[in-house]
Amino acid sequence: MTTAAPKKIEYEAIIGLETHCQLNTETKIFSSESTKFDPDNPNTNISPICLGYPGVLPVLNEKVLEYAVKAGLALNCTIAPYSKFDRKQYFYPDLPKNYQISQFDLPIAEHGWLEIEIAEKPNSEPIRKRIGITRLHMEEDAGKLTHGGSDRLSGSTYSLVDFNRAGIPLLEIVSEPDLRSGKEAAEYAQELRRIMLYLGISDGKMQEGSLRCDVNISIRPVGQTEFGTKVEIKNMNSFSAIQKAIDYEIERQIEAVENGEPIIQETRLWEEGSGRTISMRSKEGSSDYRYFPEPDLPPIEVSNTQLETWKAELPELPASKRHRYESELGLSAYDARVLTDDRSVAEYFETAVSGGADAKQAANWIMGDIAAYLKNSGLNITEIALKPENLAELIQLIDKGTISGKIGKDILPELLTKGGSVQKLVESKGLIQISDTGELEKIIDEVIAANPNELAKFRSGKTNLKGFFVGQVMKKTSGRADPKLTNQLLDQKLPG
Ligand SMILES: Nc1ncnc2c1ncn2[C@@H]1O[C@H](COP(=O)(O)OP(=O)(O)OP(=O)(O)O)[C@@H](O)[C@H]1O
Ligand SMILES: [Mg+2]
Ligand SMILES: [Mg+2]
Repeated sequence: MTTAAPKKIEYEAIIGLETHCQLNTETKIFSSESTKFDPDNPNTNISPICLGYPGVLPVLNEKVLEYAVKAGLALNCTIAPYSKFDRKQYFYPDLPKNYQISQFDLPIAEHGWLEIEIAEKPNSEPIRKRIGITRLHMEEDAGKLTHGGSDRLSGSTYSLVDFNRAGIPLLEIVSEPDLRSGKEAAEYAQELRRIMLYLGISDGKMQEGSLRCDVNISIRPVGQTEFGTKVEIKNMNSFSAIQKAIDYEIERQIEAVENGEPIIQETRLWEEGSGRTISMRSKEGSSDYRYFPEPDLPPIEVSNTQLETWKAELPELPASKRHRYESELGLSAYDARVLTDDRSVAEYFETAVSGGADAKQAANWIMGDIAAYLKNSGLNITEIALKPENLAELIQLIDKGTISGKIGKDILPELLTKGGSVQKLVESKGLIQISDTGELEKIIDEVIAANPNELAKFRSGKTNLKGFFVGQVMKKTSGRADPKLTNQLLDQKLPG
């Protein structure tokens, strides 16, 4: 009898994200203080409402509802015509009311999806995948605690609390457990951020905490239908951290299971320095929150008029642009992805194309020289002097052969900083390409006559000296000679 070695079990990861997205309204969700990010002046944008004084009444900021509905629509959700706020109780010093006003069983939006695009390498054909959105709801943010203070005389320790953030409007967006890797999760978070930025409802600044993700991860043997026990990693604030933390956590869980150790349902923290997750606390069940309907706020009703108005105000979203750039403009998936990453870049590109620019060439200029200039100057594409209409003009002048591609590149720096008509610039600088056969022939004859030694060598077999002659013609014309015609004429004249 032979004993086969135990077959190695293959595991797959199941991942779902809860994302908190800070809305960029002027004022807080239930009161009129400013939402300005001002960590240097703690407790300046506060009022009895966000401090939870007894007897004060919250009033919903209409903008928050508008933004929540727009986000819900952009995420292909069903918008609830009737929803409500609930109190989520927990005791923590950053929440003076001892409850957070949130939404529980009737969120404003449910059952949506967003599309992620995963490419193995930049130029490989991407895999597209729909990630389900379970729900989207509105809630207030809590204050911010700073721990670790200690009094020198008494030796006692203390924490400081800043309530400027208390009452800032948040959207909490919960995904279905449809993600399977750190890379997919990071792409999901990026697409979510992109959508919020396209909608103009959040600044999306992860370093400032405007977008924070809680990541839920479990593993199971491939083929098993039930989910394993999930572990939550809280408050991830960069895409690379999301990816690294998940990849680490998947390995950690597989190793634990292989060693016969149980996976504990808990909250863990990502330690950037050590590249590990560490246990923070065991997870409280949702019943601990003792949710009940918020008695101080009326139910939320979204009328058909509101819904239609807000729907009509939605911009074209990144996924739709990506598909359209590929199917209608013939761009690669990679180009489409890069151009649509930032809405203002996509709009610049589209204006150039409607101004008559070839789509692929406009893409090349924007993703090449213009992107490099934006990176070096720190400018946004809307701030540069070269308007998209003039980029279209530049591309067309090169297409028609009025100027060479080389001259186009040479004048770009001036166009980027000074702008204006490209036609006028090339005329005033005398940069129009020489494509008249007679005129070019004369110049070539002069160049040949001035270099008898090279000509002799060429004729005795060193034909690669043709490049030398092309160079001389370009030098003599300051790059204005039509390269194709120059080559043709040299091919006729050099052999004698
Ligand atoms: N077994 C699982 N493995 C991985 N992710 C899961 C699993 N079960 C649920 N999730 C994901 O976890 C996220 C949160 O799930 P859910 O709201 O059910 O619980 P919760 O984290 O306890 O809630 P809360 O954080 O509001 O207290 C969702 O994104 C969901 O897709
Ligand atoms: Mg959670
Ligand atoms: Mg929440």
